[in-house]
Amino acid sequence: MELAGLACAQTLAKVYPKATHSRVLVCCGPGNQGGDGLVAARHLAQFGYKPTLYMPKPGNKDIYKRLQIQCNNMLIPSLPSTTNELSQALSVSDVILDAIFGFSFSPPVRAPFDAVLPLLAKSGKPIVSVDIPSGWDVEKGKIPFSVKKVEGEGEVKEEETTFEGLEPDVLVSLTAPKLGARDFKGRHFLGGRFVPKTLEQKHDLNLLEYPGYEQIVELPTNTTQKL
Ligand SMILES: NC(=O)C1=CN([C@@H]2O[C@H](COP(=O)(O)OP(=O)(O)OC[C@H]3O[C@@H](n4cnc5c(N)ncnc54)[C@H](O)[C@@H]3O)[C@@H](O)[C@H]2O)[C@H](O)CC1
Repeated sequence: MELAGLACAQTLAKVYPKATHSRVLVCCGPGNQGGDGLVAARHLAQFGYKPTLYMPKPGNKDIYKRLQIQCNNMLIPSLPSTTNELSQALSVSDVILDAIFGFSFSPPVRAPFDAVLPLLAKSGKPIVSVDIPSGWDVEKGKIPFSVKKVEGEGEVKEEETTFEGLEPDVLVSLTAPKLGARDFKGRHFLGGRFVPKTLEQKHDLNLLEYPGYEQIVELPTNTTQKL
């Protein structure tokens, strides 16, 4: 989680310099990816950014609580969970770090995130997503999963399925790009430099080489990187 969060912070800093994008809204989900977001917020603050945390449903694991305490001790502000507060915060943010759902997302989006994702999506602010964009299936990518039934006089008039995931500008895949990321068309980075060569070779991961001491590496556009 520490190296993953650092990779997220370095990716955001590389694409969005603090001179123009210092105000980062770090949106954290309840799982380990939310933990990545808390770690990233801490590193961004160390880099001189002004992160604000938004955790509409904080995780209940001990590690999550300890990461929250670290952010509190660094005086990183945390928003109340209401969507009014989120809308207000979005209006004064420069960039969003999406650390809401990772590979354990299973559709459809449940409350409170069903109100959160659309607000992020229509905010007009650049989004950096962690591991897999929130609302995407880790293997199938952007699949419609929300079925809205329009009913009149007690009968179903029509059904519509909508895709309610995010469309980020930047994605930082952890360890290796996920199958669901093959549809992603923005700037794609690999982070989480913690896979030993032996494991990489054993699982034929075919990962990009990290330059020097970097914790992230950008995938060539339209990469056919073996997922
Ligand atoms: N790849 C790596 O080496 C590392 C990945 N990390 C990050 O951890 C996540 C996977 O963590 P996990 O806790 O298994 O899953 P999520 O973070 O995706 O948590 C999901 C969270 O959300 C809830 N949930 C699931 N579906 C829904 C839904 N439809 N509506 C509402 N809520 C939902 C679920 O109950 C969970 O609580 C991985 O992607 C990486 O980002 C490690 O941190 C570092 C190494």
